[in-house]
Amino acid sequence: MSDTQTDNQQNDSQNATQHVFEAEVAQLLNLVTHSLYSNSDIFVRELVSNASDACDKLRFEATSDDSLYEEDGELKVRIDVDTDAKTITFIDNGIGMSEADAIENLGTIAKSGTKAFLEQLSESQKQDGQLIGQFGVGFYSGFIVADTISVESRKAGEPADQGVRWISDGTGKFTTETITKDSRGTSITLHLKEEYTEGEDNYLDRNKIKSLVNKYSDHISLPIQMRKEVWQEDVKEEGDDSDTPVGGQMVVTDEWETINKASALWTRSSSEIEDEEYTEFYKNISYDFQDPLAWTHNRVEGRVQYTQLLYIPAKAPFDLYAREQQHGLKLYVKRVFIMDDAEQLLPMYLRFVKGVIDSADLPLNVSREILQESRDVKSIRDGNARRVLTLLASLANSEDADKQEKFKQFYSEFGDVIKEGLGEDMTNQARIAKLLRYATSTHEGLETGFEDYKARMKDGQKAIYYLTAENLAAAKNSPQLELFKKKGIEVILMTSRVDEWAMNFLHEFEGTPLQNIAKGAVDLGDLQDEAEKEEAKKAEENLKPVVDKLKTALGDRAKDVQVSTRLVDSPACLVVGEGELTPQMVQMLKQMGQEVPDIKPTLEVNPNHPLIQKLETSEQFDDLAQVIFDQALLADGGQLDDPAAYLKRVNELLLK
Ligand SMILES: Nc1ncnc2c1ncn2[C@@H]1O[C@H](COP(=O)(O)OP(=O)(O)OP(=O)(O)O)[C@@H](O)[C@H]1O
Repeated sequence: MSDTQTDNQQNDSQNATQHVFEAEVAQLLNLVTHSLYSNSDIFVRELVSNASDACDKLRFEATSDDSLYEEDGELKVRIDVDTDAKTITFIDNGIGMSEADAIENLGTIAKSGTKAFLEQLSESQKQDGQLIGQFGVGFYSGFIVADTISVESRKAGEPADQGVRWISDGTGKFTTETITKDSRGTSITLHLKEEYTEGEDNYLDRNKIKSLVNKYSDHISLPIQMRKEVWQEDVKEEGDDSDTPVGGQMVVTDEWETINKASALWTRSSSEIEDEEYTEFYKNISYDFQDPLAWTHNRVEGRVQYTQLLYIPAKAPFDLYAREQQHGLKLYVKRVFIMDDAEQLLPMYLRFVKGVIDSADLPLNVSREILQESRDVKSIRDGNARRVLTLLASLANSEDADKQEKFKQFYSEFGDVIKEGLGEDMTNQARIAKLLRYATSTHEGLETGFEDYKARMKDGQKAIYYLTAENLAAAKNSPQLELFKKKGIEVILMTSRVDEWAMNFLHEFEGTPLQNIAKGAVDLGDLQDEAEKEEAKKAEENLKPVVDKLKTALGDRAKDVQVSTRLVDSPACLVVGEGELTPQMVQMLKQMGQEVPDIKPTLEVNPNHPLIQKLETSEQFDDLAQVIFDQALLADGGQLDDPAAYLKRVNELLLK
């Protein structure tokens, strides 16, 4: 033992070993105490939830070895308040911890996502309690209110003398020692900081603790008990004849009483559950401080029977796009907790959904591997996806302004993620497509769906036109858009990075083809009249010598050179074939470090533009040809392979 220890309790023991917290834990503890003080209540929820998890784990292990119950099969959580010692203790008879477990579980952060999150946080984000709370501070939340935490635990199935005592003041170190503990499970004692023992934040007030348990942990399916308090009348001393009224007081007895309803929320009928209960349950399982945006709760009967309670969060988590992002669904089998993050229960593009699935059919010893192959699980996953999409559609299509607002909020947080579903979930592709919203060349906000667009289509218009670009400004100024603007045809402007990839999978919407206006030939069908077609044909013939010369000058930079019908103001633009990657997509893939096939675009030139007309007689034909090509590439959001050469040419041309 180190002789530098100052804590009395630690000095009491001669056998304790001192340990240093993993660097990330020390950092997390610092954040917890500095950012979460205004949410100090959450320690009750976190510690009760850990105690309940520990009981769930025991129940699960005991399905294959019921001797682990040690003849104490009544799992419960107890909260004991000691006003003299100024402590509050959370006691469970769950799975318990060995000394090695305690060192590992309470001294390190197991989740790599949490570590990555900590590294990413900026200084100002570190002050943001909402953000910190988002990933679950769990056990460490105790240090918001306690200056010392002492944990005593004994693992189920281990002998009584293999207990552990873990103590820390939450600064940088903790000690552990072996103790004898007759009862299985864990008791966690918080030595409250002075400011939490009086006034508004007095956690020694039993009623306060009770109301917090009711608020946060009512859904916990185990009994949560506190010591019973009874009213005791003061009895007059014998012979006391004075008129002094006899008072009375509440006294704490040795008896325990259950203070929660102890019924898993999702097992109750939705008509009996208040919105607040749903909201609190969500906060419990998601570590989100904010209310969820919406939820759906159903008992599904049929070949596979299960209960689904699915929530849509109001805000995207920080790691929405991280590969190892945790999934939010907890799996229960007949109310027995089986696992967190059951990723097989939802398709990837709905990974932000949180909630609970309770299956009546899956075996209790189901593993992740079994889940992967199970037909029942597939059917649950399909059912979940359908439900979430139905819920979203009900928000999107509602007449109710509040719901519409919710859908907008949902879309700004998760719109890009559900687009992944176009490629991932062919069965629901049409339902997903209905939820998508974009800006268009005539409506700027992110609010036009394909249905809205179709309703506004011009007479004779046969396709839904869209354009992908880096951002809205680039889309609006794209040369590809010129003809459409001139003719007053609305074009959907897609500016998210996933759009082009996602649109590869969506070729039509309710029978109307979707056409990327930067790909293939523009075919405006009936929207172009005969005179225009005739004119275009003539222009093509007239410009043939220039076009041929351009082909030679550009060599293998361009697959082809053609006279354009889509340009009005710009001299040229690049187009790629149907099914080929646009320059932005090529660039995005390159940035992601992917090998990209060498795609040659076609250069389209505007026969009416003075620069193109000037080409015919230009003495600097080759330089001008290269500059026109480079400019078309730039306008399309592409990048020049040799910017210096481009500048040199432009400068020389300017000097002429
Ligand atoms: N009452 C308890 N009984 C047994 N083990 C516990 C108990 N409390 C905490 N632990 C162990 O300590 C670990 C860390 O707890 P902590 O609350 O920090 O994180 P967590 O519960 O794993 O994650 P989260 O709180 O984000 O769900 C737990 O995973 C568990 O192994």
